[in-house]
Amino acid sequence: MTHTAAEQVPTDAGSEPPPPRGCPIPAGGATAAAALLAGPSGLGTSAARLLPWFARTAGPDPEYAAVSWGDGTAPPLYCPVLGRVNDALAAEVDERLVAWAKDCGFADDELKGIRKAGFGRLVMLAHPDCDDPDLLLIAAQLNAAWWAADDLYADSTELGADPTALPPRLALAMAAMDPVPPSGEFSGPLEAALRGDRVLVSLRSGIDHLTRHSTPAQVQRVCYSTFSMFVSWDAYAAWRHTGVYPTAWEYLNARHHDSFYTSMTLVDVLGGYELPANLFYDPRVRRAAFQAGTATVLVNDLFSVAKDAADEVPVCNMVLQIAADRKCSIAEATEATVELHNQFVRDFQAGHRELLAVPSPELQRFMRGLRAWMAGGYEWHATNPRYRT
Ligand SMILES: CC(C)=CCC/C(C)=C(/C)COP(=O)(O)OP(=O)(O)O
Repeated sequence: MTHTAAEQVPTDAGSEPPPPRGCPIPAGGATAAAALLAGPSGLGTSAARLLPWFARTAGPDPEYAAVSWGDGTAPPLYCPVLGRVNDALAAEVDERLVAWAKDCGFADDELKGIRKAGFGRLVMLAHPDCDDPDLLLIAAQLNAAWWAADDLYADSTELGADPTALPPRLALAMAAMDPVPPSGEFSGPLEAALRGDRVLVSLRSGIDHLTRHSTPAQVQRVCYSTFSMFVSWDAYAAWRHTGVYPTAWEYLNARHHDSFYTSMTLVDVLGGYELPANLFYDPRVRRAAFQAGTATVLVNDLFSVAKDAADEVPVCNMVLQIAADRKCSIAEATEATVELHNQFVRDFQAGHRELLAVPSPELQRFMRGLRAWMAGGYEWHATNPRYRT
């Protein structure tokens, strides 16, 4: 399933190339150029028109391609091209990850699940500018801990997820990641709670490891993006508990904060540099990072439909919410979700082009890192046994 530029559906139809990397876009021209490049957009654009459209207008950008996915019946996903595959590096990170998870207190069957998920492989694919297994381990640990919290606290009824227990559990998760000050007699029971739950131990340990390799600003952006994600989990819990499920727009609004944006906050840490906070939080950069995070999480929804629908209390999922709203088939809702995904990727691509004018090597590297994360995220989902039905 690995997609390289050579293997993917070509998107080059001979139109004008995008500006070269690092070439400033003339003042005032970027928006107009991007608007011209944007072509017909909007969520109603039919997938049938999609491929010819961006082939005509986006020009030959060798960093992107349309990939056939799943059983090949749904429209292609427009994705960045994968940067590297290094199976030996992935295996090394996965070995270290499983040993660490055992120390955190995960049971044998859970360790098997963590090995099978291949979070080491995920981070090897998603962070191609990092060859250091110890740095990659930070991302593997945090992604594994986030997924453990998501599965065990939020999503999987079979594994003990309980919507009414979720908010207090997440309040403890925040304390595990972002230590609260000593609070007299109240600190002892908190510490016991933080040590007594493998999910909390893993979150705390992952952040400790991150802290040894990053700045306070980098640590706090990881924490606070996680806490925003937790608010979305609380929204899903309310919807599932009451049985009043969200419309697609309500779900998507929550999903923007519950996305791989959180994972992408680690891009520069693993790259061994720091994107300064005022660039990280620049609205144009934040929008691009959200587009990248949400696009990748829509890939997750596309691959998770069967798993999410199968829970005794169905998990919210963009395909399922669209199907419910429009009373349409899963195939039609899948097509709409692919279209939405592809629009986010094209919007990211256009925003990236505009940001090429900013003379910051860290920003340019970070933007390429976001793009690489989308490519690695797609590849991991497409090849992962977790999402095979
Ligand atoms: C940042 C991170 C890895 C958080 C975990 C939650 C998240 C953003 C997911 C992608 C999980 O979403 P979901 O629960 O739909 O994922 P699965 O389908 O269960 O893999």
